[in-house]
Amino acid sequence: MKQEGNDKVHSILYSGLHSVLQGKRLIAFDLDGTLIDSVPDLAAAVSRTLNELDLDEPSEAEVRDWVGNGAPMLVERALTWALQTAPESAFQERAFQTFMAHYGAAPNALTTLYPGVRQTLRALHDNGLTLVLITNKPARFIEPILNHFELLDYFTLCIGGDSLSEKKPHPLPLLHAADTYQISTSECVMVGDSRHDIAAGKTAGFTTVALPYGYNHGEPIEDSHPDLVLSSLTELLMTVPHATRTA
Ligand SMILES: O=C(O)COP(=O)(O)O
Ligand SMILES: [Mg+2]
Repeated sequence: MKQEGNDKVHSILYSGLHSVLQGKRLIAFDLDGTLIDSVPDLAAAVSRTLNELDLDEPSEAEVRDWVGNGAPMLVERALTWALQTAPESAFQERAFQTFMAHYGAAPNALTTLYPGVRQTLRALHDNGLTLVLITNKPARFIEPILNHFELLDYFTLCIGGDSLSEKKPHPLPLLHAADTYQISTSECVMVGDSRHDIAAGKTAGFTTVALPYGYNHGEPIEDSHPDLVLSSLTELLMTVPHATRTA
């Protein structure tokens, strides 16, 4: 199993939860760009797909800006870039199936957890909060990835981009999660890296928390006016003043 980038953070003492979580009962987390840095594997699958179709392969930086609206849109953006025009639907469908096969074969080869993810989820879970995962990634990839990083047990509900009739930025997946647990949306928080997370959260009536290190089509997340921008997930936890590192 992969190690988190910042193991030292394990030894920081946490005293409680950030004030933005006061009175909250449910936290919805985005996946790509929030919990995991998945672009290396997404870019590899896109490159293999285009290569198989005899098209030019994009750089990882290009793919990073195409992530956020789910796999069909990622493939459409890649084909439009390679063909310099919108793809025909039969060709796009073939490319999509090829991408799904390549990504499904290696969703965790190069993907890493962002620092502090595991201990933050554990602390929030131990504090009795209901944690749900709401991603635009196709649902079939959620379990293999969360299992690989041993995070699946923290989430009581996982919703993918193809689980419901709408995906983020539509509020439906968020409203579905709140409704599942009969929790008022004013007691819910959406944590994500892209404008789609923030837009869905605002429309649903969730408090919105943004991380600036993920994938937001190359734009600053502040432009989406989230309620709070953190630099790392561990900031959802309050550290004891003058906390000492024991390792
Ligand atoms: O699959 C995508 O396009 C993005 O997925 P996310 O919603 O977890 O960021
Ligand atoms: Mg994301």
